[in-house]
Amino acid sequence: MKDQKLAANILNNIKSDKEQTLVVTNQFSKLIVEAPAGFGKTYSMINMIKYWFATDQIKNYQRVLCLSFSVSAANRMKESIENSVNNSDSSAMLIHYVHATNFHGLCRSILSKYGSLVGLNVPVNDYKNIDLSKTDILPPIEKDFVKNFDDKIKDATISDEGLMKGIEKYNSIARKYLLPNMLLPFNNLITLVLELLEDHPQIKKFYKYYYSAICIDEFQDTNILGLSLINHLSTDKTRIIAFGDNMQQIYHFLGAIPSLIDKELELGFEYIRLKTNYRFSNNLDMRTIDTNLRSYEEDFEKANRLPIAHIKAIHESNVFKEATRLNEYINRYPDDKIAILVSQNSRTTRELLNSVKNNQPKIFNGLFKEDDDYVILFHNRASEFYQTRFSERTIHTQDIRSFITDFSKLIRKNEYKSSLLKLLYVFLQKTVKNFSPENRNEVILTTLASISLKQSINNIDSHVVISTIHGSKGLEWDRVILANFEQNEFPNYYGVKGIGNFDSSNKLQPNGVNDDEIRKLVNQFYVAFSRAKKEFLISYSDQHWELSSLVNSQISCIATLPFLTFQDKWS
Ligand SMILES: Nc1ncnc2c1ncn2[C@@H]1O[C@H](COP(=O)(O)OP(=O)(O)OP(=O)(O)O)[C@@H](O)[C@H]1O
Repeated sequence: MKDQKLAANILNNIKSDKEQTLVVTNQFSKLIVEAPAGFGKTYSMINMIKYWFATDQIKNYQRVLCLSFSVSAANRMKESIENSVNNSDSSAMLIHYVHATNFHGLCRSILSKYGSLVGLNVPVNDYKNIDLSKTDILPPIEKDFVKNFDDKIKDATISDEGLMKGIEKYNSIARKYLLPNMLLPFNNLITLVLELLEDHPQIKKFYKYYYSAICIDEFQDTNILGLSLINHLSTDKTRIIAFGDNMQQIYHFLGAIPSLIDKELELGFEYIRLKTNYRFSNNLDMRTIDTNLRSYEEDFEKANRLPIAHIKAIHESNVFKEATRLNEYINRYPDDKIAILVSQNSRTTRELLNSVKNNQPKIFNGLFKEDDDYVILFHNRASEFYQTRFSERTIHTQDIRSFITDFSKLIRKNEYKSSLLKLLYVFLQKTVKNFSPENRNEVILTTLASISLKQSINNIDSHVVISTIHGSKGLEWDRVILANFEQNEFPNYYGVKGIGNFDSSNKLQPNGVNDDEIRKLVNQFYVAFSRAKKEFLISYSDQHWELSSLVNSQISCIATLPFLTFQDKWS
């Protein structure tokens, strides 16, 4: 399978980047690659895997597992792999030999083969996810146990030993009360697989040798369950190559392990840091904002010594005028892809965006979260309806339009209905185009069961996309506007409380106790800012809603950082 021409081409394309070359040609068994946004982490990962194939480093009975925490990062890996493949050389092997998915997707595929060994009596995709905190399906003692266990995963405060001990009881509760009711919470997907691997050494051994390498993207977002899964699937010889950036860690509330990269380095991982910024290669202002934010996050004391970076702002007296200005901006760039990002779906967000939407009929509203009740219901109903139509035959391009039209009549109205239908439409089109008839049903049913339609957001052909900052992770647009840049919106009420005392000018004052909260806010700002390829700007107004009252507001405390200026002066 050796393909010297492909190997030479890969090296030639990156020859001016010493660090990317080191990553692609590395021979380490355990490696962390760290770099800021846009330095080519995903790009290097794909080149590295291609290079492995070109130089015969993967045996033909083995596979490479590419993992990430979020669905959007997994999807980005998949698309990058698909786009980088050339049918005329051995890179075509990639599609068959690389399994790119998120942690939950991997567990679904393992449980689809071995689920019966841990208590699943029907196919894994037939079970529905559930938020246990919203139901009384568990008796009080079991409910407390499960909540406590979930909280420890969220806080990343459970030891390896505690985890494996707790899993036994956690799974037995699921088997007694949830599985018989066709319910399977997301954490149980992973805990059942961990139990399966512990109790069936042969299966564990198979996976450990099947995956000769595990590459992890967005490694900083990994939680304790994900890390335990990686450890269960690997041996000393398995190559583990993790790509990440501490500064883009924004999933604390789902258990991202604090300072994970540093912790793994202490365990003996090798380390390469990428040094060239490709996203902002021709944009000095953006590069300065990037380096300033990183220097500040590293050491708050540096704040006053950093060069000043300018950020454009839209500042109006109320949200309706702010919306008018946003529309003027959007209309000025008809050929660019633009994202409006917000930190939360608050009343202010809704008022602002409704006003923007009135003038932008083709806007895509991607503000929903995967755990919204309506979003879960939409996925479940789509799966049921799909199975009534296509259990006996395969879906083809000409079926998609009528499927969407008929399904649309079945599902009740909601602010996200049209966005979800658009996502379903582009997802079905993409799947029919990319997958052979015999694989389509599995791809479609797995995506619907894992509430993952959002992964197709990049395929939506909309001029403007609205998303939360969390939903924007790993994506790129030409222009990004961080809207609702007011105190109590960004940061929100809880963020403001966590950061603690502010003086009358809202100045950020790190005091040791609030350092982590400040870092969380700066990380969110960094993620929003670094999604922009050409320009990043913020917008805010002098009023916002607190509950149902319209109150005066101030600009976000981020604006008090001495190395950033926010100016509403336009040429
Ligand atoms: N050596 C290179 N030559 C040309 N273009 C590159 C190179 N490395 C990266 N790029 C381009 O730079 C952009 C950013 O790369 P990539 O998405 O891999 O960065 P990243 O570090 O993963 O970013 P993020 O942290 O935001 O996910 C992409 O459009 C990619 O194609």
